[in-house]
Amino acid sequence: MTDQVIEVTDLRRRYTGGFEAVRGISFTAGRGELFALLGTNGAGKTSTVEILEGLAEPAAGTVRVLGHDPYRERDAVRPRIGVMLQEGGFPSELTVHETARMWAGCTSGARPVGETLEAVGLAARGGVRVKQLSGGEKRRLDLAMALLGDPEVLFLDEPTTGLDAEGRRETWDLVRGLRDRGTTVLLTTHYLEEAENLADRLAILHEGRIAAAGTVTDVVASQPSHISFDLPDGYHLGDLPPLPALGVTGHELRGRTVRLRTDALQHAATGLLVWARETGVELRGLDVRAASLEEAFLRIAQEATRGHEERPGSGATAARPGRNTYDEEKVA
Ligand SMILES: Nc1ncnc2c1ncn2[C@@H]1O[C@H](COP(=O)(O)OP(=O)(O)OP(=O)(O)O)[C@@H](O)[C@H]1O
Repeated sequence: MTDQVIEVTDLRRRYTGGFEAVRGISFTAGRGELFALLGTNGAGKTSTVEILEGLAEPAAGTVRVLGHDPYRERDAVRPRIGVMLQEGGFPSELTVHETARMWAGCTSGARPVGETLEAVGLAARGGVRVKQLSGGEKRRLDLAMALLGDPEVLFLDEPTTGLDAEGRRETWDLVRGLRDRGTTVLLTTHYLEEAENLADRLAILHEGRIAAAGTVTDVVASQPSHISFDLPDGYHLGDLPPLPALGVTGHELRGRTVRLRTDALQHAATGLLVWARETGVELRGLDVRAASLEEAFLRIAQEATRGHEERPGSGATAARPGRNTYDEEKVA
């Protein structure tokens, strides 16, 4: 048997009317792992998570949570998971403490209410009515309710929407702490920075399919890196070392700023720096950077939409093999 806490295999979800929101996706998450589902609006994140939470049945494929079918074996799964929905919808007239006590009454093996409110930074707000909480505080209350049962698996749907930067970081610390204690976390988020900070692995969903998956490093590494610098005075693009030999797959010149695209960042940057040293020139404004998760996300979504035919680079021209002659822009 596998150690995976969450196993999704060829999952499909169809809504009444036949629309297929999830079109054959597979992924796993192990104990103490944080797996993030990213995707554009309508990509199928919530449709997937609802199945994992046992709220809906797959149209095809299989889903296992803690080794059980969350829909058919709900009683075995439900007490062991915590769910933070996008909108908790707690009665607005109850205070925070009353809400937590009420929720604890419906939760088997609930943690002490005070301790849970403390964990999410709401201890001092216990006497405040839910309707008087700020949007960010309501998200924290939602999180507290998901944590009451000390779950082995935690589903977090957009957990930091409405939180300010500090609240977001506090939530990240809390989630990291839970993961480090062995809680498996499935996170959906629109904040790529959140996934970058928290996710051990992630999948980018697009129109119901997984367009890319792996660690943040894997996903980013599949995207080109960029190098930019100002051409030294008196130099032309053609004076640079042959770009294809540096592993440069595209270039553009705007004014005097050269922007190169490469899948071999270290090789290209080294080649350029060696050339600069040997030539005795300074590459002013030098900027060498791997793609960010945000760039990767946008590009993957675009490519998935276009159907993968090419990998163009924001107006860049493909570097040609042969002599160093390029569509040369006048260089003074
Ligand atoms: N009850 C429903 N009936 C029909 N179509 C639905 C239903 N719920 C969702 N959809 C459609 O399924 C697709 C996936 O929706 P889903 O809510 O899973 O996306 P999402 O990735 O969670 O999006 P968001 O980031 O906006 O929350 C969308 O096209 C949506 O319009």
